[in-house]
Amino acid sequence: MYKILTLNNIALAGLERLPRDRYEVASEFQHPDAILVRSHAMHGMALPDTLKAVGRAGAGVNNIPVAELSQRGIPVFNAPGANANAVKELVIAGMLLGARNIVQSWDFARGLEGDDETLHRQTEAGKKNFAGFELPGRTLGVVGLGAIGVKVANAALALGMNVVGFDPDITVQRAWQLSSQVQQATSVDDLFARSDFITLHVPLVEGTRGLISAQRLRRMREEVVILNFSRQGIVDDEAMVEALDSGRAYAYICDFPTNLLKNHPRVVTLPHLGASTREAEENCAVMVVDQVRDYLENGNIHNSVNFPEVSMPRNGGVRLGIANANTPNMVGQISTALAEAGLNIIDMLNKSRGEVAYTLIDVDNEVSAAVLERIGAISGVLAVRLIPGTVPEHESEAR
Ligand SMILES: NC(=O)c1ccc[n+]([C@@H]2O[C@H](COP(=O)([O-])OP(=O)(O)OC[C@H]3O[C@@H](n4cnc5c(N)ncnc54)[C@H](O)[C@@H]3O)[C@@H](O)[C@H]2O)c1
Ligand SMILES: O=C(O)CC[C@@H](O)C(=O)O
Repeated sequence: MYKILTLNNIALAGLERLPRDRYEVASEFQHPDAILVRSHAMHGMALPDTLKAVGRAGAGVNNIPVAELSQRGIPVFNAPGANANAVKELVIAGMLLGARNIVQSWDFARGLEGDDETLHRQTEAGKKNFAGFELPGRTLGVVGLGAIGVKVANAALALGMNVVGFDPDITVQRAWQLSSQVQQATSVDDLFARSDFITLHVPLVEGTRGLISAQRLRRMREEVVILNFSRQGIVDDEAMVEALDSGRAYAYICDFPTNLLKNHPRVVTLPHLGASTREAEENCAVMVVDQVRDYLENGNIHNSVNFPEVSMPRNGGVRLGIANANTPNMVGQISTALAEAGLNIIDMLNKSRGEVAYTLIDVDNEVSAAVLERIGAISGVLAVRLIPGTVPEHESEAR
């Protein structure tokens, strides 16, 4: 049986794809084969020796110790695009919340007291404080044109906005999806200078931490509205509050409440709701469960954030999955070990990504524990796994 540890609630639609005769799923396990996680902070967590894969039912992986897992030869999977529509819808809502002062005016309306005639008088006297502005003709700057950024950009065009985007590493797939009406900024600063609304759709990494800083806020357009549905840390919250207090920025809409932000009159904070729709939760769970299952059962890798794409059909034979450092002569040493054990290679695929390489090998006969051990002992081999054609009764791996 494969043991799957869940660190967050994972939608049933995904978990149901793990056959009960082959998988045990629980929120507590000593020796899991795989972990399914959403936003649970895994940094600092002791990683069990039995762990073979981590599946993130979502996009961002900043809560996962990806570098440490790579060093141990463990792929991390995510669900690219599976929650993008949910986030896009909330970003569009966020632009309207900001432009029309919806939260502030709703608070005002809820605070009204007296009979209905009094409320009517107060309403008509008070509404001038919440007058806003419309979206058509304004410019939205989209930083990060990945799964979410592209959807937001295209939707904003449909609302009559001008859209300018920046992503130095946009993929061909996303470029095809992006409307040709989206203008290209030459840099983040160029985008900031041209935008009335700025929305962030980049991962939190060292290069994006503090992307919106005091210095940059000073150079933005008057009354800019900033939306952060990416991650806390990409915007310098103190600088943001200063810009709002000075009247330079108009509103800040974000998905990450802090004590500094949550009661500020020009800030709307939502409780990390971007991906919280039934559809997005199910899409993410289904995608990531299928990927983790294909890895456990066949050694195939699809949508990993730290390993290459590797997929080989099962043609019979006995399969080995080997993660190793991306250095010369690894495949040579592995195939020598197999040949010296009298094993013939039926099929093989080797791919690399950055410092990590991964090899799938089908051989014509049973692989002994001694051979696994020998391959595991090759300098640079990170993990070796015998991938049974059927479900394993016992552990059969060497590291
Ligand atoms: N609020 C939520 O619930 C929620 C939900 C989903 C995703 N997110 C966050 O949104 C982020 C983006 O999600 P996605 O699905 O669009 O991811 P994605 O990987 O499809 O897109 C990210 C894009 O950002 C680009 N990028 C990276 N660094 C950049 C930089 N410095 N400048 C410009 N572009 C840069 C990449 O090239 C990529 O195209 C995630 O990493 C996650 O942190 C939040
Ligand atoms: O799982 C969630 O609810 C949030 C997910 C979101 O932050 C993501 O990065 O996909």
